[in-house]
Amino acid sequence: MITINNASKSFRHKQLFDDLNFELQQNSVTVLLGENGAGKSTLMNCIAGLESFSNGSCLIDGQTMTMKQLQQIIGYVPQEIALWEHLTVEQNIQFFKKLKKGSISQKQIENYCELLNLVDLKQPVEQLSGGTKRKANLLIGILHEPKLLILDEPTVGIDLKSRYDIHKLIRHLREQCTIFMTTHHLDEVEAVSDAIYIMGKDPFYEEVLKEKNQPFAKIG
Ligand SMILES: Nc1ncnc2c1ncn2[C@@H]1O[C@H](COP(=O)(O)OP(=O)(O)OP(=O)(O)O)[C@@H](O)[C@H]1O
Repeated sequence: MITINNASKSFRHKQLFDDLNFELQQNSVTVLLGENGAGKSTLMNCIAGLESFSNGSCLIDGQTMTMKQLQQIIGYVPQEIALWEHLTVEQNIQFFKKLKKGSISQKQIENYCELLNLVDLKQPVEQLSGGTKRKANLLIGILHEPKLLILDEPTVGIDLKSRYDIHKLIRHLREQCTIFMTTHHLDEVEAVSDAIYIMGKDPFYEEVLKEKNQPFAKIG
């Protein structure tokens, strides 16, 4: 279980969030909602160890982790596509697999590709559709088989079919890890979430979820 205690983040003249307290349950998908600028990506960066909380802590199974431990435990898939554009998907997989020192089997990679419907493995990334790039970006993030997977808008800007494939993989991954993700798509919330958290000032998200009778927790 992941526990966030009294977490706050401020920049020079700006308090982005304050005194956040929440948990992420094992083998579940928690979706984080909030308006643009609410601080979702910053919160995820802090949990992933890419930024520091100004105050507070993130405990994994009750323990504080070192940077090295976090790198082994966490898979972080950013909003931006983080692939080598001139390499094929297959070459990207081999490159990142070595970098992450993962022991994932070829069979497991094929299994993920099948779930994702990711078939253009021999094409350079620069020639791929946005949806295929997103699928490959996600695959790279799980090559070390993380215990906690953080997905920052994993289906932003892609068509419904590719989103459907990514939802399928997310539901499959829930069996083996804890997933924390953001989205701006309400249908995605319905497709994958076990728990919903809301942060930010805009009451829109609370109102919509109440209308839909969907349980949620406001965390900040
Ligand atoms: N290093 C920084 N210094 C100052 N302000 C920052 C810094 N990093 C982020 N911010 C500001 O914090 C705010 C929250 O950004 P963040 O990307 O976390 O929001 P978000 O909820 O993920 O938004 P979106 O839905 O658009 O992705 C933004 O106004 C951003 O400009």
